[in-house]
Amino acid sequence: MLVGKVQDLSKQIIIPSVRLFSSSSSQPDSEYAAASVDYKTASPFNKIPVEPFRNLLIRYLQDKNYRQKYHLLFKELHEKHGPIFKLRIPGQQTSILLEHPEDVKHLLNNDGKNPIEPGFKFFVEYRQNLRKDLFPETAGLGGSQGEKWYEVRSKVQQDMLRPKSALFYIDEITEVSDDLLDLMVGGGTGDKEIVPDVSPFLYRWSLEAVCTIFLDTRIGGLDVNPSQDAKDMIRCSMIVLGPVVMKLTFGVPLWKLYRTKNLDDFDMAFERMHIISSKFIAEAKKRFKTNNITDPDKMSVLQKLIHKCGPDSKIPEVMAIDALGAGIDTTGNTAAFLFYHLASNPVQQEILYKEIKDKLGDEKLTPAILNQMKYLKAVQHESQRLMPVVSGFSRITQKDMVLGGYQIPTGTHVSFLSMGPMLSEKHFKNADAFVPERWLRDCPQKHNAHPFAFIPFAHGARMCIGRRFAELEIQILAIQTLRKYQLVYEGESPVEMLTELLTKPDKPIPIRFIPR
Ligand code: HEM
Repeated sequence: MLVGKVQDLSKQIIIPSVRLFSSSSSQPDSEYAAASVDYKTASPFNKIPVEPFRNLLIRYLQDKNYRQKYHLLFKELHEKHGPIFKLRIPGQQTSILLEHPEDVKHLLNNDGKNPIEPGFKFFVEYRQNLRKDLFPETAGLGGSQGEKWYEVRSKVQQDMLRPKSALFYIDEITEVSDDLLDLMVGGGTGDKEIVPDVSPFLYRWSLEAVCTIFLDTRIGGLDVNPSQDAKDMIRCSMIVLGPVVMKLTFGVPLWKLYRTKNLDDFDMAFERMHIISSKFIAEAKKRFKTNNITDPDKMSVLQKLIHKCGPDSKIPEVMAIDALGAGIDTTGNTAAFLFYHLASNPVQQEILYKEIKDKLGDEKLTPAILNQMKYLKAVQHESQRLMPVVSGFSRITQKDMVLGGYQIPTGTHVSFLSMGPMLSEKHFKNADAFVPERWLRDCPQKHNAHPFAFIPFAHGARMCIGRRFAELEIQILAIQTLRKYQLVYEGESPVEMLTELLTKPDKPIPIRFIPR
C-alpha cells in the first residue's frame, strides 16, 4: 500500500525545466570517494569534526558584516573541516553541515516518501497547536510533516507543478507586471526615471501575482491608492515574513513558554491575512459554482484545487496561505536581484533585449514564444546562482546513510547551504561573474558543474511547489520591463546579499529606467 502511494506521487513529480547536466561534472561521482563507502565500513558518527558554537559567536561579534558573507564563512569552515562537519547550537538539535553536491544528492534521493524539513518547526507548532482553530482540516505544506504533509502534497502537487498550470497565467502576470511598471516608473513619462529602490515595488508586485493565482483576484496592491485589504495584506505580509519569523524559528523558543511580543505580532498579522484570503476564496468558490466550468484546461489553479478537493475542503485556503507565506519575498527578492544584474550588466541586458525583440516583437507573449527564449532563462538561472534567495535547507534523515564518508544514523538533522556550491570556483569558473552563457548548450562557457551544485528550488519530493509560478513571474517581468525600458544601475557600490531567513539585497537598489 505504502509503496503504491510512493509510486503514485513520484509519477506526478514533473522534472524541473532546469537542465541537470549529469554527464561531465567537474567532480565526477567516482572522484568523490566519500560517496561510495558502505555504512558498516564508514567512519563512526562521533568522529565527524565539530565546529564549536562559541567560534561562530565570536565571529559574529567581531564582524558586523557577517550576514553578508554567509557563504564565505561556510566555505572557510569546510576548508577547515572538510566536506562535512557538526555544529552544536545551544537549544537546537545538533546539525550536520554538508558541502559536496554528491552528498546532497544522496541525502535527497534517500529522503523517503515524506521528507522532513526541520526548519518549518515553528509553523508546524503554530498551525497544529497554537492556532489549530485556523487550520481545522490540515496545517498545509508549511505546517505538516510525515503522512499529514503527504496527504496535502499528493492532492496539490500535480496542479501546481505541471508547466501548463503556470502558463495559464501568462496574460494575468503580464498585466500585473505592466501595472508594476506604471506604478513604479510612472508609465515612462520621465518624471520618475530613477527609482531610488526597486525592492518595495517588487514586493508588492509578487504579492499581487500570488493573489492573482492563489486567490483568483487582483487585490489592488499595485494601485496608486491600494484598497484597505491590499494595504493590510502588504503590511501584514511584511510582519509575517519579516524578522519576527527569523526570531521565532531560530531564536530561543520562549514563545513555547509564554506569549512573546514576536508571537503576538506574528499572530495578529497572520490572522488578518487569513481573514482576507478566506474571504476571497469564499467568493471564488461561489463564482466557480455559478460558472459551472467542467473542463480542467479552463480552470484556474484555485478552481482545480476546489474541483479536486471538494467545495467544503479547506485545502485551497491553506494552499493560498502557504503561497502567500512562501511566494512573496522569495520571488520579490529574486526579481530585485535580477533587476540589479541586468541594470549593472549592459552587454547581457542588450543581448536579452535583442532576443525579446527578435522572438516577440510587439506581439503578445505565448507559451511557444516563451519556450524559445533561451537567453532569458539563462539570465534567470545566472542571477539566481549569483544571488539565491534561499540560502539552504535541512532534512531529518529517514534512514541510516553514509555522508562524507561517515555513518549518519536515522533521525539526524542535516543541513546544506545550497548557495555554497553555486558560488564556488570548484563548480563554476569565474564564479563571481555574471555569465548567462554558462547556461546555454553549445556555448564555450557552458558549465559542467555537478547537477546538485545548482538547486535553488531544492530537489525531490519536498522541492519548491511554487517553482513554475515563480519562474514564469520573473521571466514575464523581465520581458515586459526590457520591452519598455533600458535599465541602468545608479548605486555607488555593488549590491551584496544579506542572509536572514531568506537572502535579500543589503541596500536599496536605485535604477534608472530609460524609455525605449
Ligand atoms: C524564486 C522564488 C522561490 C524560490 C527560490 C523558492 C525556493 C524554495 C525552496 C528551496 C524550497 C524547499 C525548502 C526546503 O526544502 O526546506 C521551497 C519550498 C516551498 N515553496 Fe518555494 N520558492 C520560491 C517561490 C515560491 C512560490 C511563488 C511559491 C508559491 C506557491 C512557493 C511555495 C513553496 C512552498 C509551499 C514550499 C514548501 C513545499 C513543501 O514543503 O512541500 N515558493 N521553495
